[in-house]
Amino acid sequence: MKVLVTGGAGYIGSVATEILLREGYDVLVFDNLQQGHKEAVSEGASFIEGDLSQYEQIEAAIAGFKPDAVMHFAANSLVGESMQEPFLYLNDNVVNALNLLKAMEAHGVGKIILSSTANLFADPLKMPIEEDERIIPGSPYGESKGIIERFLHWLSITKGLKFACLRYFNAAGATELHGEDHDPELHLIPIILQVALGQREKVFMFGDDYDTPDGTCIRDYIHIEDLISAHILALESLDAGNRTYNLGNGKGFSVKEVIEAARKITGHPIPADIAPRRAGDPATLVAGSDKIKSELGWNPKFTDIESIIETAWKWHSAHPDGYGG
Ligand SMILES: NC(=O)c1ccc[n+]([C@@H]2O[C@H](COP(=O)([O-])OP(=O)(O)OC[C@H]3O[C@@H](n4cnc5c(N)ncnc54)[C@H](O)[C@@H]3O)[C@@H](O)[C@H]2O)c1
Ligand SMILES: O=c1ccn([C@@H]2O[C@H](COP(=O)(O)OP(=O)(O)O[C@H]3O[C@H](CO)[C@@H](O)[C@H](O)[C@H]3O)[C@@H](O)[C@H]2O)c(=O)[nH]1
Repeated sequence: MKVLVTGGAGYIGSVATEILLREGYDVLVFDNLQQGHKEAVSEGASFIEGDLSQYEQIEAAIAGFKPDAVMHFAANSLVGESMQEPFLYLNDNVVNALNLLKAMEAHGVGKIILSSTANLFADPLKMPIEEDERIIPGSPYGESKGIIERFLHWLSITKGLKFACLRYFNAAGATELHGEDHDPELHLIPIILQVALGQREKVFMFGDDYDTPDGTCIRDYIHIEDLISAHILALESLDAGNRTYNLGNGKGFSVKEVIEAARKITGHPIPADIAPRRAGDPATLVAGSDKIKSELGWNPKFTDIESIIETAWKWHSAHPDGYGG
């Protein structure tokens, strides 16, 4: 099967490409390298440097490769940035997805897996958060993903598109070959590990006055290999119907707990200070993922925060300058 991976030079997309190739899929990566790295694209995948905002570029890529399915990772994806720069999200994420969907439609590509987000759930009625939770996006970023989910719904009804919306909670960890390398780095775990590597003095914890046991935000960290195994299960099940799943470990860890776990693994004291809250951050996000477990037999391998951080620490220690090193 041929799979087009948009954003395949980025953090999660590079791991998707690695695992798809290992499982025998033929992969084309389409990425504009605004955040991604050419070096992160596995050997064995084809690569096109292109921008989804340019319809002709994605249309030509699809016309040439003729994929059976698309995994759509390419997006602006920062909750905090979206509160400062809403049009990058409400315009760009949405228009770029539409360009992709139009090009797929033009060439009869009928299957897509969307990277959606836990940021759809800013005010959940129940924890852990299940698929039937009410959708109240926490930021323009979350809103943009919710809008794209609705596009898929309508294209399925009108054009027979088959889709899976996978709402990831916090992707974390690394494989031996691929890890997280953003510039600037704004995600919690790589920032903590940069402190352990002596590249930063300290980590700032955004808010300690949330309604959580230790006052810092609680998130559900899911290892990227487990995330991608869910993508492949979803892809292979699309003929039997569309899918919407929340993907996490079902366990929440506070910012303080994540830092403490990293101290144990790295042996570094990792100094941490309190800073103001970051706009757009809900207090607690923990996934209920029983639906994908029971429907598709998904079985995540990394269930505790230490083992996830350990894989990231291994990658960051081996690549202290990321893909540039
Ligand atoms: N990291 C997480 O915890 C997380 C959680 C939930 C959802 N997601 C979603 O997963 C996806 C991947 O996230 P990530 O953490 O790997 O991000 P990332 O920034 O590492 O990867 C995104 C990739 O898309 C590329 N890209 C962006 N805009 C593009 C465009 N217009 N045309 C072509 N390529 C473009 C970037 O260069 C980058 O390589 C995103 O859609 C994100 O919203 C991520
Ligand atoms: O220097 C930092 C960075 C982050 N945090 C906190 O750590 C938690 C995790 O933050 P981060 O690693 O930036 O991830 P999120 O903002 O939770 O967002 C990720 O997880 C979302 C789903 O929950 C996805 O949709 C996003 O794309 C992805 O970036 C949050 O409570 C942040 O406030 C800090 O306290 N200090």
